[in-house]
Amino acid sequence: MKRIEVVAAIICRNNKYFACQRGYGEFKDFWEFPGGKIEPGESREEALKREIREELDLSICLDSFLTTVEYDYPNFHLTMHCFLCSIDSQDPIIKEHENARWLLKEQLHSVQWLPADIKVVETLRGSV
Ligand SMILES: Nc1nc2c([nH]c(=O)n2[C@H]2C[C@H](O)[C@@H](COP(=O)(O)OP(=O)(O)OP(=O)(O)O)O2)c(=O)[nH]1
Repeated sequence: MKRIEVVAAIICRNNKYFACQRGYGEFKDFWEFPGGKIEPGESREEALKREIREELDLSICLDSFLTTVEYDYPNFHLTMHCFLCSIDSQDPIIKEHENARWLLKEQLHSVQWLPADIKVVETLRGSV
């Protein structure tokens, strides 16, 4: 099976987490953490900073590693490394998604996450 390796940013500010809604492709309308595929030669950190710059016109600070999710989609195996990230007072500008929201921990279940993200959301909800 095809494998893809992705990095995702769990951006937290004022106790809220930044969730994005995909605007195209096979997962259109599902919610995800911003990020994307690691390109050849990139470190995880470089890939994540690049993706967030491209998707949200934002500079992030990677604060800590949260978890790596392994998930089998019908057409590929996903490995997704998730990092807790912070930003300064800048606001994200949505360049590639159709919608985005800041969600409190207890609101994380209010959107329809991509299947691979359910475990990440559970991890977040269980964390202090
Ligand atoms: N960025 C991101 N991708 C996720 C999450 N959960 C999840 O299953 N994925 C999957 C969806 C995509 O198949 C893949 C991310 O790749 P990507 O963001 O480059 O998406 P894409 O294939 O639409 O991009 P592209 O090749 O068209 O540029 O990982 C998540 O929380 N964030």
